[in-house]
Amino acid sequence: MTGLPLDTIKGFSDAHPKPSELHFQYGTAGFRTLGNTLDSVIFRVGILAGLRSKKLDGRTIGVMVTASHNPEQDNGVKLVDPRGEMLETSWEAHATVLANAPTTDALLEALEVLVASAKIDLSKPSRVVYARDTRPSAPALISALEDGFKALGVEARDGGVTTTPILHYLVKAINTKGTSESYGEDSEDGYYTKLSESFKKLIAGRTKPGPLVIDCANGVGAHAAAKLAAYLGETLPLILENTATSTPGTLNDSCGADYVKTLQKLPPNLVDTMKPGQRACSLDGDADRLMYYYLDERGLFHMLDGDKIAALVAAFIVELVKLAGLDSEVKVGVVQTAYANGASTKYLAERLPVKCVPTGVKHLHHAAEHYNIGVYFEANGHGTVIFSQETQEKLAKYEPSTPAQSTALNHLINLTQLINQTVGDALSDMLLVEVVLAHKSYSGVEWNSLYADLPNRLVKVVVGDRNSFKTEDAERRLVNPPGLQAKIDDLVQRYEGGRSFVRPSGTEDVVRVYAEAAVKAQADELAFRVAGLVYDEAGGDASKRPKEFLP
Ligand SMILES: CC(=O)N[C@H]1[C@@H](OP(=O)(O)O)O[C@H](CO)[C@@H](O)[C@@H]1O
Ligand SMILES: [Mg+2]
Repeated sequence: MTGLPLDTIKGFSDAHPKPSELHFQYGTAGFRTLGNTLDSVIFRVGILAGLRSKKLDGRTIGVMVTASHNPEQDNGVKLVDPRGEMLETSWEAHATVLANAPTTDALLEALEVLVASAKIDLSKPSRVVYARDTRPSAPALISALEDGFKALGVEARDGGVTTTPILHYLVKAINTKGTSESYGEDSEDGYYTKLSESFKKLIAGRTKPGPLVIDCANGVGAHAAAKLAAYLGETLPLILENTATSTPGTLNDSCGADYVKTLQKLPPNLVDTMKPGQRACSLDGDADRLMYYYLDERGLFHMLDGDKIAALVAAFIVELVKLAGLDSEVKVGVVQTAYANGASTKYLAERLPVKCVPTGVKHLHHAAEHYNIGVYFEANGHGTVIFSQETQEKLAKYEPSTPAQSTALNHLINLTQLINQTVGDALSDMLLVEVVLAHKSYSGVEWNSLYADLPNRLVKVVVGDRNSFKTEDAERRLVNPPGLQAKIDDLVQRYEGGRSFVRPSGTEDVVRVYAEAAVKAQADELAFRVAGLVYDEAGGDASKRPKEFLP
C-alpha cells in the first residue's frame, strides 16, 4: 500500500469510466482525439498532474485542455513541466498506462505501481495550474479534470480560457516567483505587461508600423489578441479577423495558421479585406503557431512560414550579438526539422550552425538548449528563441565599450523579455517579427526575398500499419520497410533539386511524404511518385490506391 486515497479516487473514478473500445496514446501533442471520448482520460490526467507535482516536491505543473489546429469537435490535453516545458518523456508512458486502465480497479492498481516505481512521496503537496481553449467540449472536460484534482487533493488554480503559451508562461512564472530567475508576474496581466513593455522599448524611435491584420482562427487567440491590443495601444495597430469564438463550427474552419500553411493561400474571408501591400498573420486554435503573409503590389499572396520567421529572427540576433561585441562569447544556433524548406536551411547554414532533429517541439526545444541562444521553428510556424541562463546572466553583467555596443546589448536584453522562451507563442513571435521588420525597415517583400522557397509538396498516405515505418538521421531516411529507401533515392535523383523523405505521423494514423524540387510541378510529381511507392509497399487494397499516386 502506498498511502493513496484509494476510496476517494474510486468514488470519483466510477463516474468517469473508460470507453472499453478505445485506446489512448500520449503522443507529441499529448492526448488528442474526439472531445466526447476524453472524459476518463482527462480525469486521470488530473490525478497524474498531481502526482507529477508531488514527485517534483510540490512544484506547479500545468495542464492545458486544447486540440490546437484540429477540427472543433476534437479536444486534447497536455501536461507542462515546472520550467514551462513539455512533460518529461518518461512520464508520457505513465500517462498512456493510466489512460488505458480498463476499470477503476485497474486504474487504482496502475496508480499504486506508478507511485512505488517512481518513488513518489505522497506527503508532499501537489499544485497544478490549468486552462482551456474555446472548444465547446471544454467545460465538461474541465469538470472531469477538477474531479481528478479532488480525488487526489490537489491545490488547483484555474487559469480560465487562455492560450497554450500563456499557460506555459504562468507555470514558469509561478515556479520562479521570488527567485533570481523570476519569469514575470504570475498572471495574464503580468504576461501582457511583460510583452508590451519590452516591445515598446524595442521599437522606440522607429517608424510606426502600419496596421497588422490577425486571423485569430475563431479561437482563443482572438481573446488574447484583443487584450494584447489594449496593452500595445498606438504602438502597433491590430485589425482582428476571425474572432467568432462563440459561433459553433467556426474554430479553425477555413482559417488559421494550419489552413494557410497547408493550402498556401489566404483564408477565404480575408480575400476581400486584404489590399495589395497589406501584411497579415494567422494564429492557430490555441495561438502557439504563427503564419505571416502579404499581398504584393499585384495582389498576389506570399506566405512567410516558420522557416522564413527563423531566417529573419536568427539573422537579426546574430547581428545584434556581433554589434554588442559578444560574438566570440555568445554562440547562436538554429534547430529545424526535415520539413524545413531546403532553401531556408541553405540560407541559415551559410550564417550560423544549423541542426536537424526529429519532428515535435520537445526535440527542437532540447536541441536549442545546447546553444547559448537557440532559435527553433517548425515550418508550420511553431517556434521560439531560448537564451541559456548563463547567457542571460552574461548579458546582465556585460559592460559595453561603445554606445553602439550598449544599444545592441539593450536590444538583446529586451528580446529576452519579449520572447516567450517556454514554448512557441504566436503573439510573442508576432511582436518579435514586428520588431525585426521595424529595425530592418523591411516590408513583406524584403523579408520574403531573404531566400526563395523551393517548391514543395506534402502528401498523406493511409497504410495498414504506420508503425512498420522506421526512420533514422532525424527522420530523413527510412530503415524499414527494407529496400524502400533505395527506391526513393533512385526516384529523387531524377529530379532537379529533388529531396524527399517519408515518416510515420506522430499525431495522425498516416504516413507523411514530403518532396521538394526546383519546379513546382516536379515537386508535386515527386511527392506523388514516392507516395505511390509507399502505398504499394504498405497500403493494402490496390483498388483503393489514390489515382494521383503516380506509378
Ligand atoms: C508535418 C507537420 O506539420 N507535422 C506536425 C504534426 O506532427 P506529425 O507527427 O507530422 O503528425 O503535429 C505536431 C504537433 O502539433 C507538429 O509538431 C508537427 O510539426
Ligand atoms: Mg497549436
